Amino acid sequence: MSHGKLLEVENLHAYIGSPRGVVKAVDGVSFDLAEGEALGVVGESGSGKSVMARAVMGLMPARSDRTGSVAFKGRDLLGLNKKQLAEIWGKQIAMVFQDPGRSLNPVVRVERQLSETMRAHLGVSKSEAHSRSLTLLQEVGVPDPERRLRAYPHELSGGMRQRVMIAVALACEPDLLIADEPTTALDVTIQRQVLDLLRRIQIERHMSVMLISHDLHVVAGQTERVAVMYAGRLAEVGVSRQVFDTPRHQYTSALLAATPTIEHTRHAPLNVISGSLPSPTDPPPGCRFAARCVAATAECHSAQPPVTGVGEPGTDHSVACFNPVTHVKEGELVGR
Ligand SMILES: Nc1ncnc2c1ncn2[C@@H]1O[C@H](COP(=O)(O)OP(=O)(O)OP(=O)(O)O)[C@@H](O)[C@H]1O
Repeated sequence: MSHGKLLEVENLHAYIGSPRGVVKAVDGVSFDLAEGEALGVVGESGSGKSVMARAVMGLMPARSDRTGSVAFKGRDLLGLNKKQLAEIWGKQIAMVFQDPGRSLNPVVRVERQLSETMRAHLGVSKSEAHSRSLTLLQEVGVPDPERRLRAYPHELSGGMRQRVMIAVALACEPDLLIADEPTTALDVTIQRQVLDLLRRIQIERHMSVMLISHDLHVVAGQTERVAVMYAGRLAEVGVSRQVFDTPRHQYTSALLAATPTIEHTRHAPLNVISGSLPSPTDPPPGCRFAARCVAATAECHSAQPPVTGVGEPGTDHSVACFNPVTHVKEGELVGR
């Protein structure tokens, strides 16, 4: 099993022109993703997760600018033209969105959506595409796949549509699957099933996954590592379990306290983080979370905290915070 880097993102910026000014949606983000690894990207609505994922793929809106570097298998995607990118999309990097309506064509039967992708990218015959489609639907847990292949998307339930969308994304055996809030539109039980399914397929296929969510509770159990985004920047990156159990950034800690567990989504009182995201067109000069942070000092308001390694050497846990949260463990203080 190889543990090479599949994706290396370095100092990525994605700025978008808008009537309110230039939106600094992604403002200096660096992380990497190993082969076969799942990385969760977590943060509040508006923190820049979707724009970051699209910037990685080269899907940028009009009047936007992208700088930095995005190396996929060592090749810088930022330098590629549309045609070269099109060869990578859907084949080596596939994306699953929140709303299947945006990816599945409502007037085309499931079979054609699956087989056209395969025939275009893999060059397989019609009958080969048919049998592969059946196997894929089985793999994503769609019962009675022969019948489902003949269905139109609207004839399927939300959970089934989402499974079909995952099957379409997997049809070309991508090395990287980017799943942007893939289960938000589904009810809690189905959400869990679809996420479990994604995790199983990721491990079985040794595929890399970037799983975007606003919910750290959900993501922590489904990924090896997690990156917490706040206002266009990375607040904290590390092994999911460690970030979840011992969050070091004040924002991560507040986010965990504010998000009820998936089982309690409907019932638990929400302990919200007071305040709101800073202006994306005119962000403050210091730490972007400072105005909402319980531990902010004068330094936090004037200087940007650098991303610094925390915890034991080799634990791959880093945080951009001048006053990280400390955790007492077995009588010991976890130092910086
Ligand atoms: N096409 C666009 N034009 C202008 N601004 C945009 C555009 N797309 C996104 N933005 C802005 O970029 C910032 C980041 O948005 P983004 O959608 O990446 O956040 P997010 O973390 O994915 O949120 P959500 O969880 O709601 O999808 C926001 O301020 C948003 O308003």
